[in-house]
Formats: sequence, C-alpha cells, structure tokens
Amino acid sequence: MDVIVRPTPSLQGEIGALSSKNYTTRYLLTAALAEGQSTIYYPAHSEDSDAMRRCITDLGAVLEEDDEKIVITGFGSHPQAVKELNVGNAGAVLRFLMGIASLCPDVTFVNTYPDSLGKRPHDDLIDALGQLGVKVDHREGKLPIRIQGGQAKGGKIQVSGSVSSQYLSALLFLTPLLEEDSEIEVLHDLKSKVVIGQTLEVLQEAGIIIHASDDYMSFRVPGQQSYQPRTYTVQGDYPGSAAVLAAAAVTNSDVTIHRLKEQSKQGERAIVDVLRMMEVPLTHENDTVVVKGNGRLKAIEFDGDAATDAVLAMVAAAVFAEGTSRFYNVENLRYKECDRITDYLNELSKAGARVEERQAEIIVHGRPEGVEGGVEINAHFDHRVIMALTVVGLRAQKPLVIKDAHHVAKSYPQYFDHLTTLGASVEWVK
Ligand SMILES: O=C(O)C1=C[C@@H](OP(=O)(O)O)[C@@H](O)[C@H](O)C1
Ligand SMILES: C=C(OP(=O)(O)O)C(=O)O
Repeated sequence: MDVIVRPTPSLQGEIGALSSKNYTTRYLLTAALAEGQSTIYYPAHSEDSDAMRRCITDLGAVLEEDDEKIVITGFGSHPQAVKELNVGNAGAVLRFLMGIASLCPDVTFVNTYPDSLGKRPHDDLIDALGQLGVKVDHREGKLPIRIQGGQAKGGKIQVSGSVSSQYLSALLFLTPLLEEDSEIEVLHDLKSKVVIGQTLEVLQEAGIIIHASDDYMSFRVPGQQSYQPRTYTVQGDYPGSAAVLAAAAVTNSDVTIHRLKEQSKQGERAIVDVLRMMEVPLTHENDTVVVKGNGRLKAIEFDGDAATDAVLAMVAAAVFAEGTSRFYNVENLRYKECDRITDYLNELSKAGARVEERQAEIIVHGRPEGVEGGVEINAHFDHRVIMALTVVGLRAQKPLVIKDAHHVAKSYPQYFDHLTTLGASVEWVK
C-alpha cells in the first residue's frame, strides 16, 4: 500500500501518544520470564510488539488481552522447546530472544525480511553467546540463525557495543537466570547507551539485581535470580511522537500530544529540546507537549546517538530550517531497517532537500522556502523513513507518493490516522 502526502499548510488538534515500543517489548519479555501472572497496562500494538507476543507464546507464555491490558502467565526460566521463531522485522525482539534461546535445546530464527532485518549484523552477540558455550549457526552473522543452548552457566563475557546496544540488553536479560554469577564487560564504544537505562529500569521493576558501573561499560550480574510477576504500565512513545512533533514544527500548527512523560528515560524525548533549540514555540508540562508552529526553524548541531530513533524526524524538520544543521555520532543508523544515512538521504534528495552524508554524520542545508516534491519515495522497509518523509511531504510544493508505506506498522500503525485527525492531507492508495 502506498500513501500520497499532499502539501498541508496547517495542523491542529490533540492526540494521545502511541504506547512505547521499547517498554512494551521489555515488559512482555520480563512477564514471560516470570513464574506467575503479570499484567501490562496499555501495551503497544504494532508489528514489533506483536512479534514479541507471538514468540513468547511459542516459548510457552499464556497471553490474555483486552482493550486496556494484557495478562501474561510466564514460563519462568524454562521456555518450552520450540523449533522455529519468527520475529518479523523486529531487531530488538530478535536480539533479546537470541539471548533467551540459549535456555532452549535447538531453535532457529527464520529470515522473513531478507531485505531488511535479513541484512542486519548480529556477530557481536553471536560472539558473546559463544563465550557462554552456546552453539550458534548463522549465515555470516545474519539470519537465519540456529541456537543450540542449554549449557550456558554464566562467567566472564565481553561484548562489543559499537554497533548496537541490543546485544548488551540481550545479555542483561539472560544472565540473571544462569547458574553462576556473570561479569559483562562492554568493549569499544557503547552506542545508544541511553537505551540500556530503559533495560535496567525494567529489570529492576521485575525484581532483578544488576550491579552496573556508572558508564554502563561493566556489569556484575548475580546468577540464579528469578523474574517476579508484576503489574506494569507502558508510557507514551517518544520516537513515534517525534515525527508528529516534527510535522507540527514545519507547519502552522496548534498540536497537542498527551502521555509524554517529562522524566522519561527515553533518549528520544530530546525531540522537545531540539525543537526548542530550533526556536519552535512549544511547551512541555504535565506530560503534555503543545507545539504552536509558525513554520520557521533555525538550524542546529546535535549528537544523534542520544536520541537514535528520533534523528530521522529531527533531520526532516531541519530540511526547512534557516542555515546548515549537523547530526553527528550517528553511524549506527546505517545498521537499522535500512541504511538510514545513505538510503534516507537519497529519498530526501529526490524530494528536493539539500543533504550531505559522512560516515557518521548527516548534514542538512535548510530550505525555508520549501522543497519541490512531486516524486515517488522508496520506503526501504523502514517505518522511520516513512514517517520522516511524510513530514517533508507536508511542506513540499507537490505531493509525495510514499511506496509501501504500510511498513509504518512496524512501530506506529495509526500514524497516518493521527496525522489525518490533525488535518494532514494523506491518503492510502493501492
Ligand atoms: O533496545 C531497544 O529496544 C532498541 C535499541 C535501539 O537500537 P540500537 O541499540 O541498535 O541503536 C533502538 O534504535 C531500537 O529501536 C530499539
Ligand atoms: C531500529 C528500530 O528497531 P529495531 O532495531 O528493534 O528493529 C526502530 O524502531 O527504529
């Protein structure tokens, strides 16, 4: 399914933020790893969160869901033997479950998105699991991946953090369940470090003890712990909301988004500060962000690693700013659903934006006068490319057609409905 995005000068109205993807995947997992019943209020509904629902069910958890909550009876530290798991296109779900699969005799993660997740690397996690004695068969570090576990005991593990924080999160979910204590040392850099704060927060809520160094580069994890059944409430999602906020920033707007916690550990809440630095009129009080955009923005420089999943939305706003913006320290955007530097900038250029790439940087020469539009955009299987190009389309001179825009459902199935509620001219076409 494609979407036509037509020029829309103004946006107005109120929406509730979608539920956080990262907290939903984590709570589903910790509930499954607990013995007994956990309840999660307001879990996200999207392809990625559904992938976690499907896989924990296959591993033996029992799920009952209504409009408000999901009640999960977990399998504790004994997932049932399953031959295959299908994580769809969800990177975090795959990596977290590769860790948990170490408790299973023989599981194969199948490759259902060869052109997206099928191209992403998992070598650093495969190497770390190997140090625990887990046998992993793979295709040069990529899917399909077969894990023959059962023998991991804990001990010393080294893992690189230079490509993704998800490998470290996977080890933090697994090691508390092992017989012996573990010491995890992170090698090189740790990218998306703020996300580890979300993992540790959820583990603590689940009753798990982890001793972390202040810089998150080393961890001591006591073994033989058990996840406790809990009641969790999922907060609103900043990465998805970042695109709506960027849309409000580039138009004449009066847009309110509720359910965005000011004290959240989501790094992407930086979208609010970034738009403020760009001189977009906004307030953030009582978990509510109100943007009263006038279409005028100033260029900025920003360390994108602090807000990985909001960078594309920030770049889309910068396309219309006065001056040159620079988003640096973003190399790991290359290892996402697509290469979010080369592929994304190609699509932005087609739409008329003036952008330049470096290995780890995105440079945007702003065009306050607007961009031409009038072209077809390749979504590259990437929900965040789809959301960000929509922002650009709203302020283009001619409509943009975003091909295969249904992939937005990876994290934010109601994105175009929310934009329509705010008055955007967007239309699904076959
Ligand atoms: O742990 C998580 O839930 C995630 C970590 C981040 O990935 P990286 O650590 O690979 O940057 C983020 O981009 C992804 O959307 C979700
Ligand atoms: C990169 C993302 O997700 P994942 O790594 O979980 O596929 C994302 O949601 O932008």
